[in-house]
Amino acid sequence: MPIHVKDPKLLQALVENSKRSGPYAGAFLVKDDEGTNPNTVTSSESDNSIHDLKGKELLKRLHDVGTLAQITRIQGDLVVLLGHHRVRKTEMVAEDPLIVKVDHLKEMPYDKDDDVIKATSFEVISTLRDVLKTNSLWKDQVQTYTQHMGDFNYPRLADFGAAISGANKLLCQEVLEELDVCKRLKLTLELVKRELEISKLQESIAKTIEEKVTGEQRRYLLNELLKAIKKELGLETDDKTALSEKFRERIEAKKDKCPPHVLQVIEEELTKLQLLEASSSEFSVTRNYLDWLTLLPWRDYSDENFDVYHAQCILDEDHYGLANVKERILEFIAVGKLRGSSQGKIICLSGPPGVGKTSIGRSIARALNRKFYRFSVGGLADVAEIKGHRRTYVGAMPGKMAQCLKSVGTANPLVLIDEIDKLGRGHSGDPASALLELLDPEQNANFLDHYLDVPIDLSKVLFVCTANVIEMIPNPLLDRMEIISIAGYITDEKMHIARDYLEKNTREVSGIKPEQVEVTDDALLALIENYCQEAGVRNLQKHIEKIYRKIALKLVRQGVSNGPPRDITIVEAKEDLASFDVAIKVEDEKSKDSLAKDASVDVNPIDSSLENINAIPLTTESEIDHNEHSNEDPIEKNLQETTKVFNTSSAPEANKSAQRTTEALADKSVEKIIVNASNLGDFVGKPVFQTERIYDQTPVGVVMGLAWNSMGGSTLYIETAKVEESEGKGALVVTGQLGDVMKESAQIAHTVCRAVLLEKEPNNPFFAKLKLHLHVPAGAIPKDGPSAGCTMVTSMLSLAMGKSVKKDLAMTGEVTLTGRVLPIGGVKEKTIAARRSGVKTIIFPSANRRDFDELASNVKEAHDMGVKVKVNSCKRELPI
Ligand SMILES: Nc1ncnc2c1ncn2[C@@H]1O[C@H](COP(=O)(O)OP(=O)(O)OP(=O)(O)O)[C@@H](O)[C@H]1O
Repeated sequence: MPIHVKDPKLLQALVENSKRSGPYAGAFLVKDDEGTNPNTVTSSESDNSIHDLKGKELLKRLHDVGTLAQITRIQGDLVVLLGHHRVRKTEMVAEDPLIVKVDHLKEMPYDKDDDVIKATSFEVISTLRDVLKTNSLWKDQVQTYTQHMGDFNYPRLADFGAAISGANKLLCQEVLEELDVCKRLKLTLELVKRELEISKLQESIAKTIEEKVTGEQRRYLLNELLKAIKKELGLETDDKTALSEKFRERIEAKKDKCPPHVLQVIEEELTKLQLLEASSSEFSVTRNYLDWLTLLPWRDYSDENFDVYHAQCILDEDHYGLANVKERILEFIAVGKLRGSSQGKIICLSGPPGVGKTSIGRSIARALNRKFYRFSVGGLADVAEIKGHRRTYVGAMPGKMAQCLKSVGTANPLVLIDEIDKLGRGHSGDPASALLELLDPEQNANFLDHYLDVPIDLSKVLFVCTANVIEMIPNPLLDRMEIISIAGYITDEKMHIARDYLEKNTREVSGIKPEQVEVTDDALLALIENYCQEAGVRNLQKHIEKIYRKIALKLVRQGVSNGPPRDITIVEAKEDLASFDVAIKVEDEKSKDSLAKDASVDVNPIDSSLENINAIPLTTESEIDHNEHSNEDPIEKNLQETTKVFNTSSAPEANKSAQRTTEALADKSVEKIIVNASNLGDFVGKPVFQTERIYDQTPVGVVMGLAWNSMGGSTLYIETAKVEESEGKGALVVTGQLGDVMKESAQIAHTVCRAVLLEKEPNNPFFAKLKLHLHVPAGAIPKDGPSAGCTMVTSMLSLAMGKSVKKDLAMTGEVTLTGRVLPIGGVKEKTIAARRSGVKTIIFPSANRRDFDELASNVKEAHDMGVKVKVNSCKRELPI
C-alpha cells in the first residue's frame, strides 16, 4: 500500500530505517477526532490536525491495533508498505517521531475443517469472483495481492477480501482488529457483498449511459442518412450545396438573357452562401436574396400580339364604346408592329367610378398578349412599397415592381397602377417621386430596387394608371402620362352595356339559361333612368345581379335545376318512400290514412303525387306573379303539400325522401320569367333615384346650373329671392353648404349683376336697396367650384328684372368680376347630366366649343350649341 508521509521527521526516520537490513514500520489508522462527524470532515482538514499532533496526543488518536509493515520503497514522500501481521501498541518510546512498543498478535486458533468457516470462505471467494467479472479495476488489485499473499489460508483470505473491497476504513479496521477467523471472514463477506452491489449498480449506470449515448448516436446517424436521401431526391432544402445547386440550375436556364452584372452578383452571393453558417441569420438573408435574383425574368419577354384586328376583336368583346381608349391601344400596337418591338408607355385612364377603367386595363393586357399585374397605390405612404427595403432590415422585401416581375414571370407585363390620384403623402420619403422613377421611360430602364440592389429594366413594361380626378395626380407624374378620360356613359351607352355585357355575364354567373328569362328593353331603360343615374355602370351591374338572383330563386322554387344531372332517380325515391310507408304504418296510422286518401295509392304515394303535379297546367306569367304574392304557386303548392304530408311522420327518412322528390322533379320545364317596366319594382324595390328636376318651368330668380365631380355630372338649381328692402341695405346671403370658392363666386355674381343693371338701367336701385338670399338646393350636399358663376348672375338678374328664363335651359361658366365668362371642365359629364334631366338648351362658355365639338354625336344630339344669351337687356353680350 502506498502512503504519503507528510511529517518530515517521520519520513527521515523511515528513510534511515529502510537502510537497515530489516526495514519495518508500524502502520496505525488514525481515529477520527471525537466530536466531529467522520462523514462530514474532509480528509484534508483531519490530515492537517493530525500533522500538528505529537507524542501522547498522537498516540491517543491512533487505533490500538495496526499492521507491521515492511518498507519496500521510498520515493519522495511516498512510502510503499507491505503488510505482514497484526500488532497492538502498548506504550510510547519516543515522541517525535512517535516510537511505540508493540505486541505481535496472532489469530485465535480455529478449526480448518469447520463447516461454517469453509462455507463462509467459499462464499467470500464466489462473491469476489462475481465482482471480478464486472469490475475490471479489481483485476489489477487481485493480481498485485496474489503476488504477495503467499500461502492461501482462511485468515489471509479474510484480510485479502477486506483489503481489496475498498470499504470504509473503519470497517477495514474492524476486520483488522478481529482475531477470530470465523468472525473475520463474516465481516469480510459483508464487505465484499456490499462491493458486489456497488459493482452491479455501476454496471446498470454504465448500461443506461451507454444506451443514451448509442441512442443519440443512432439518431445522428439516421439524420445524416435522411439528409443523404433527401439530397439524392433533390428534396434537401437547407443543405448549402443543394441550395447552391438549385440556384445555379435556375440561373443556368436564364444565363443568355441575364445581364452580366447580375450574373456576377449571383456568383458572389453563391460563394458567400458557402462560407456562411446554415443557422445564421445572414445565411437566410443571402438565401432569400439569391432566391429573388434567380427568380426574376431577366429580359424574358412574352410574345406580343401586333395584330391590330385581333386586338380590336378582343377589346370590343370585353367593352362597349370607349372608342378613344381602344383607338389609343390600337395605335400603340401599330407602332409596335412597324418598329418591330414594343415600347413602355404610361397611359392614364381617368373617370368616375365604375366606368370600366380597371377592367379595360385587364382587357388591354389580353389584347396585347401581355401578362397582367394590378396594384393599388391608394393611400400608399411608404416609399419602401415601391422601392423595396434595404436588405439590412429584418423582414426586408423588394418593392412592388420586383414582386410583379416575379409573379408574372415576364419582363414586359402590363402593370395597372390603380387609384394613382389617391397616392398617400408619405412620412419618410415621397411615394410620388418614387413612382416617378418607376414610370419615367427615361429612368426606368435602370430602376434600382433597394432590396435587389441591381438595376432592373422596366422600359418594356406598359404602365396603365387609373384615377378618378386627374387634378389630384402630382404634376410631375401627370406630365409623363397620356391621359385618356372616360367621362361616363349616357343612357344609350348604358343600355348597350347592360344588354350585351352586364346582363350576359350575370346570367352566366347565376347559372340561368337565356330561354328561362327575358328582361325587356323598357325594364332596362327604367332601371337605368330611375335607379342607376350615376356616370359608371357598377351600380347598374349590382341591380342586374339583384334581378338575376331573384330570378334564380324563383326558378329554383319552381323546381328548375340547370346544374349537371344527379344520381337521384324516381326509382330511388320510390324505394325510399316505400320504406317510409312502412314507418308510417308502424308509427303513425293517422298520417298513413290521410296520405293514402290524398294520394289515392296505398303503397307508393310518390306516384300519384307526381301525376298530380304533372296534371297541373303550366301557369301564365301573370299567374306566376299573382301566385308569388299570394305565395300559392300551383307547382310549389303541390310540392309543399307533398312535403307537408311526408312531414307528418316523425321518421327522419321522410324529410329526406320529400327533398329527393323535389329534386327528382327538378328538370320540369317552366315558363320564361319576364321582367318588364311594370314588375321591375318586384325585383329591385322602389326607385331610389328621384329626378334632379324640381321645376317644370323655372320661376323668376331660378336658373338650372350644371355641376360635375369625380362621380360624374349633375344638374342643380340656383335660386335667388328677395329678403327685405330698405335704403342702402343691398346685401347677399348665401346658403346650401357652399364652399369658399362658390361663396366668392356668388359675391362676384352680385357685383357683376349690379354693374350690368347700372349700365342697363341706371335708375334701378334694386341691388342697392334689396337684401337678397341665394340658395342652392340639396342643402345637405356640400358644393364648391366657380363654374356656377354664370348661372348665379342669370338668377339674380332674372329676379331683378322680374323675368323667368327659357324653359328647359341649363348653363355653366365661371364669371370674372368684369363679366367675362371663363371655360369650365367636365363638358361631357355636364352634357350627359343635362340630357338626363331633359334639358333642351345648354349654354357653355365659348372657350369650351372645342370640347363640345369633340363629343360623340350620340352625346351631342339634340343640343343647341353656340346660343348667345343676352343677360337681361345688357348691351354688352357676355361671351358665353
Ligand atoms: N364599356 C363597358 N363595357 C362593358 N362593361 C363595362 C364597361 N364599362 C364598365 N364595365 C363593367 O363595369 C364594371 C366596373 O368596372 P371597373 O371596376 O373597371 O370600374 P373602374 O372604373 O375601375 O372603377 P373604380 O374607379 O371605382 O376603380 C366591370 O365589371 C366592367 O366590366
